[in-house]
Amino acid sequence: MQEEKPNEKENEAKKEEQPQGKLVTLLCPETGGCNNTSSSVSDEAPPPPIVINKYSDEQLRNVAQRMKERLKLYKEKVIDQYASSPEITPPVKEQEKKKKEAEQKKKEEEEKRKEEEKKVKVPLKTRLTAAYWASVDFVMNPLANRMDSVLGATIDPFTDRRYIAWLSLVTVAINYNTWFIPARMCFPYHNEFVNPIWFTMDVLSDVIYLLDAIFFQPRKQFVKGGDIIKDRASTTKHYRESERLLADVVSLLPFDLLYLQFGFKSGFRVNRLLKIDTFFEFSDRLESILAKAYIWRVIRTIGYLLFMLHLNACFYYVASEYQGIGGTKWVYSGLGSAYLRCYYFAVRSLINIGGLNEPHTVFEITFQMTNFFVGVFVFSSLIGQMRDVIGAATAGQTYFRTSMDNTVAYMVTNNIPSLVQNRVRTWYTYTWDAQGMLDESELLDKMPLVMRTAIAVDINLATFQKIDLFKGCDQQMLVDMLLRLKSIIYLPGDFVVKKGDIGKEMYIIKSGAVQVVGGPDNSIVFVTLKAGCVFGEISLLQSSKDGGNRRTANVKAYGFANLFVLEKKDLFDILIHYPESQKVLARKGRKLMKAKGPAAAKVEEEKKKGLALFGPKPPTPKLLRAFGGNFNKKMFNQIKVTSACPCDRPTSPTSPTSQGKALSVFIFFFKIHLNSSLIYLLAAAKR
Ligand SMILES: Nc1nc2c(ncn2[C@@H]2O[C@@H]3COP(=O)(O)O[C@H]3[C@H]2O)c(=O)[nH]1
Repeated sequence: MQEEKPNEKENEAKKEEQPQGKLVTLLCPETGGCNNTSSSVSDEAPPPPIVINKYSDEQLRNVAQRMKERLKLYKEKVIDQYASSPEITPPVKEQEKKKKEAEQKKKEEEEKRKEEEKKVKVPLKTRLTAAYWASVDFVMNPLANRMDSVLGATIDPFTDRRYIAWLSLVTVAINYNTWFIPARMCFPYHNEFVNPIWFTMDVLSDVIYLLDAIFFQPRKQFVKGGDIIKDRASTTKHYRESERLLADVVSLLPFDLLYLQFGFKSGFRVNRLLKIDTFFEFSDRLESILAKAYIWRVIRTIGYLLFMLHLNACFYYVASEYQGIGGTKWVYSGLGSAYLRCYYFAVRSLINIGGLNEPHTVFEITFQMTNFFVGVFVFSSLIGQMRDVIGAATAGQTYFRTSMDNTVAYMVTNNIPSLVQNRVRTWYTYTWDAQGMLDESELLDKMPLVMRTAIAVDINLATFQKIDLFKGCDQQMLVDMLLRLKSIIYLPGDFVVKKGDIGKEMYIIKSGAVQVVGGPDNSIVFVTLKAGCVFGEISLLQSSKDGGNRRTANVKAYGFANLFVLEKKDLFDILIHYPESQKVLARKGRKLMKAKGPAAAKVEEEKKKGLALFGPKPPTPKLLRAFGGNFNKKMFNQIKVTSACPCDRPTSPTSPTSQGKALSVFIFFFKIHLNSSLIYLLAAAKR
């Protein structure tokens, strides 16, 4: 029994050791535990794992596995910090930067590839053209860049006055060539004496052509797909690809060098006429900037007529030379100034005046007949064009005359009193003189809203901003109002508004003046309102309840009054969109009503009653009334003025000036004097 004990002890010790060995194996599964530990446990082969608790065993294995993976991950991160760590990937900007770089690289590669492809495909002609322009750029660019400081990188051909001034110079050069080349070709105008002058003029005109082609045309802005292209490279390219360049280049080809071979002949310069497009461009630009464009149109049409005659004179001289100068009666005789006589022939022949020598030969008859035909068809159409131009220039005047004549005829037919007829005539004449048209709105109606706004803002916004009534209102509301205004002219003494009428519009004085009048025969002038003042607003801003929308006073024109009318409907249409401004105007409307409305008038009356401290004034004695009672009242009424103007209203011309005050003081003392004289007389009579 005793021998068995040590065995039992050994077994127990082994049993106790086994779980420890298992734990070590689990922690170091590859080695079957840590080397040190294993050696300490046993030097022999590791014992097979003993599973005591399946679940904890599994858990421990998982923990060990995860630790292993983590170790691996950390190792990777030492090499690449972002690998498998999306939570710490670099900020988006950096990613985008990388993306862009990659895209850029791709693009560059693509472009390189394309260029290489092009090199293979581009035809020789195109490559030569490109090389040509590159060399032109090389020579011209330094020069052109210097001009940038003067002309700017590009030019707006529609508005730049410097460009239009330059075009006028080019037009002179073109006209020189157009008129003189045919004349020099036909008439014997070349000789040793004048040739140097011709040559100098030719060179000058060529220099102008050249400067235009180098400095001005490539700078011209143009419109592409609705966009104004202002980039210099694009404008240059646009010019180089245009037909204009072709015309410019051909017109500048120096055929003049043939002088060396064939002598000094202006026929070699015919290609200069190809620049004629620039003349038409100048004409259009000039028309667009002139206030009276029709004057230029008339000049241009006269120019065309004269040029036709000029050409005909040249042909006639050539025909005469062909026939032999002075050879027949029909041809130029060779006497006097050749040009003048030929021009005279052309005038008589083309305008079909006649009175010329009869043609005899077939050539002469053919020439003369051709002249007559050209005269009938071309010349008459040019004269018709002239009539149209002048007609268009005076169209406004014609419209005014027709309107006035029709109105007068209507009034005569309907037996309208001559007083009214005269007023109507005066209105027509004054309106025409004042604004050069009968209805301004007709003209503006055709324009796009943005243009109308620009014009209205430019003309009237400043005036509107100064009006007290509109102070504190939205600026945009004022602009909206400007667009709805209608202009109207009143004659001297015309009533613009009448007390008690329903207020349907308010007025702003554009020019002239109006007077707020009252009294039994409207002889009392309460206030005179001048340009920039508003009236008629009180009834407009009140509701129709209790007759608030009735006019509170009479207003009549003082002299010719040019007014803007704003209708109530328009004002309220606008105010819907501006509730804040609506509140401001309503508040001001109430204030005005309190200050000037019927209630104010009542208070005024009551005040007057309250003033009668000494009881009712005794009636003026009959004798005194006969003397001056009425006279005094009238005088006093005329000088009494109540000034209560909503805007900065100027004082009335009849306001109580120092003169008026002196007069009233004088009348007061004069009255006392008369009264005392009367009392004295009565007392004397009693005695
Ligand atoms: N009642 C009154 N109206 C004035 C005065 N001064 C100017 N007005 C203008 O005269 C206008 C007459 O018509 P409204 O009543 O519509 O609006 C009035 C005012 O705009 C004044 O002192 N009293």
